[in-house]
This record gives sequence, structure tokens and C-alpha cells, in this order.
Amino acid sequence: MLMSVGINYQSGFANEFATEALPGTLPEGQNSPQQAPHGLYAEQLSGTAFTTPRHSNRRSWLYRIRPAAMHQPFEVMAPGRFHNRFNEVPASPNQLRWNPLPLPAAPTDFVDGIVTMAGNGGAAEQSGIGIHVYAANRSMQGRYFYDADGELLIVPQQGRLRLATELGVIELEPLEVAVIPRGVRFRVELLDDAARGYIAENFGALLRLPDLGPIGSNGLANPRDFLTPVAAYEDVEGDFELVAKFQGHLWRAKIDHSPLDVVGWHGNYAPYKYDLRRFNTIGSISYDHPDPSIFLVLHSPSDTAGVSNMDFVIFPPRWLVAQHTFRPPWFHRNIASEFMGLVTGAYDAKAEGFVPGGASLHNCMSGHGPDAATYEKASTRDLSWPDVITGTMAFMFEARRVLHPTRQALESKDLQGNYHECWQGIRKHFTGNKEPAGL
Ligand SMILES: O=C(O)Cc1cc(O)ccc1O
Ligand SMILES: [Fe+2]
Repeated sequence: MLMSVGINYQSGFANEFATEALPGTLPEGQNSPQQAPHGLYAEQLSGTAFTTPRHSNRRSWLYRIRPAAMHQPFEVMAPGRFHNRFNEVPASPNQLRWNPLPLPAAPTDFVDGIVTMAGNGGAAEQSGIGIHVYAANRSMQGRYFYDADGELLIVPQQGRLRLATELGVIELEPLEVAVIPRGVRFRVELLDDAARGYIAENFGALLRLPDLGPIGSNGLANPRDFLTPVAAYEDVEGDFELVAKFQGHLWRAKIDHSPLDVVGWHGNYAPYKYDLRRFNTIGSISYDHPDPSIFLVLHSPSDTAGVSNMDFVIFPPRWLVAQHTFRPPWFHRNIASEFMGLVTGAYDAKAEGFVPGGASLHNCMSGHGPDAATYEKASTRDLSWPDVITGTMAFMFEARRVLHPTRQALESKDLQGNYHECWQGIRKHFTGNKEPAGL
């Protein structure tokens, strides 16, 4: 147990936080005194280049019982289901959909329970995204993990998690999400019998809140709803294991103490959580379904203005009131590639088959949109009433680059072989001339 009295959070997105579990931990007026208070070691953790412009520069100063350097050498682990091999099989233009990853039968912790589904780029390129699902049935025991390749956006679908991190404790439940920055060491404890969810591993620029343009100074995800834990630490020795994800591989090292030994810290590079129910959803109050960019929670910008390395988009409960229009998502083909998940409820573009815990992938230029049943219903609906969409939360990890499914994702028994059939029942309604006109 990390020593902490209750769970406490500091509010705001990437603020300059300062927090200490023991009074007098943070040095006054400087970061690195000759000896830090309480006999602690001062250590900087930087998440952006030292010279990154101030508005996007991220780093924190940690005051810890032992420096992070203290562990035995790492050894590479045998390849498993959590990896970044995105070139094993040709990327597919097919519409793909999976059933939920089954809960494990054997004891499986969070790290062992991660299965890579798709991705692009990688840690070496410092751009792209790894998309994973996880299913676990026990807490990490005597084991700690950090990811040097990317920050982890964790989207639980089932089961509450306790993320005991170097910088404090986050308790997470479905409909909340958490971000663990690159390098931050943590242990995942299960607060329920089983846990399942999704992970985006962001190899690119750190996730940030989008600009709001004409929306103004409020709306979508509001900064004050992002919560960063207060400092908490454990001071324990034992035969422990530190697992690192480094350049697509997992490595393990022996460590004789808990690395969650940060007694106080200050800075703006820290884990945080966000409750998706706080999202201020904005939509059309006149006609036509807008682009899903209005549902953007966080994004990782790329080097091209306006084009994200990855977007995290949600489809929360909302009222659809637009008139003389087709209210659900239209048929479309996009330059971006879209991996979708469902935390709870039903998604308004799919009558059935897309179930909580499941996933779908629609790659660059692959045609998709409402299934036949949804089209028939929404195209004939009485629009004098609003569609009140309740009890749902779908989301999308959207990427500028094609999402390459992994071999294990394409060979999985959970891949739905008949997904394309949801569009086969779409009827021809054409009422015009049968003769070709103009071609
Ligand atoms: O494919 C999807 O369901 C995601 C999506 C939703 C939407 O409202 C508009 C475009 C889009 O890609
Ligand atoms: Fe789409």
C-alpha cells in the first residue's frame, strides 16, 4: 500500500503542481540543494526536450528515498502479446471488428494482460500510436512497470483500477480515463475481480487539450476537471521486479526496494485522470451531423498544423435535435484511420455487433458508417422529437497514419468474420433514370 491518507487530487491540466507527503520535503527556492530535505535524493524527470518552448515544456522534480538508477541490469524478456510490431502482416483495408478480449483463466496481471491490436510508427520515430486492449484478474505483485516508448492513455471498460504511481495514486473506474506519462513507474492493483479496457500508447508529442477556436474559452474537456494525484510513497524493501518497455520490447530488472518512493514532487509532468462524464458535448442545433472533431478530448499534435498524430475522441450521451437531416454518423471515407471502442451502452451508428469491450478498425479510405438497420431507422424517423442518447460511451483513437493490425489481432478468434455483412442489407432506393447519365 502506498502511504496516503485517502486519495487526493490536484485540479488542472499540466499545471505547475507542488505536493509533499511529508511536510518540508520540497526544497525552498531551488531544485537541487547540496542535500535534499529529509535525506531524500533530488531527481529530475523530463518529458519534453530541455529547450522545448515554455508553453509545451514538461518536467517534474522528484524527491525520493533512492534514485531511480538503483536496480540490477535489465534483461530482455521473451516476446509476448504486448509489442510494437506493426509490420508483421499487410495492413488491411477491410472493415474489422472484434468481440471483447476474454477475461483470463490463469492469474494475469495488468502488464501480462496487455494484447497489442494495431498501431503505427514507434518509439524510435517518436511518432505514431500503439493500440492495445487488456484483460487482467489480479494485481501486480512485487512488480512495477514503466513505458519509455510512449505515454499510456488507459480507458477502463470493466473493473476499477488503482494506479499506484511514483507521483501518487489514481483510482480509476470505467467512464474515467488516465494518462501515465513516459517513464513514470507504477503498479496496477485491481479493485474488482477482473479488469478489462483499452490503451493508447502515444509515441508522439504529449497529449494536450485542443484549441477551441470559435467555441470560445469553455467547453469540450475543461482543464479543471483533470486530476493529478498528490504525492504518496511506500518505503519497503524486498525481491521485486521492474519491467520496462523500451523500443518495443519488455525488459526486466531485479530491484530490492519499491521504486514508488517519491515523498514529494513539483512540476507539470505527472499522471492525471479525467472523468468522461464531465465532457461538455457540443453538437448541431440546426441541421446536419458535424465532423467528430467536436468530440475531441485530447490530442497529440504532429509536425503538421491541424493534423494530429493521434486524437482521443468520445461519443458521450447527448441529444440529437437537428432537423431535416440524417442524425447518426453519415457514410464516409476518411484520410484518418479510426480504431473505436465501447465502454458501455450502444453506439448510435451500429444497431448490433459493436458491444461493450469490443473494438472496430476502419482504416484510411475504407468505407463505413451506419449499418443497414441504423440507416433504415434514422432515414425515416420522425424528427419532431429529439433523439435522447443515454447510457453510452464510445470512443475513438484516431490516427493520421494507417493503423496496422497485428498478426495476433487478425488471427484472433474474437475477430468477427461477418462484420462486412452489416452493410450488405443496405437497399437500393434510387428512383432516377436507369440509363447511364453522363458517364
Ligand atoms: O466511424 C465512426 O463511427 C466515427 C465517426 C463518427 C462521426 O460522427 C463522424 C465520422 C466518424 O468517422
Ligand atoms: Fe468513421
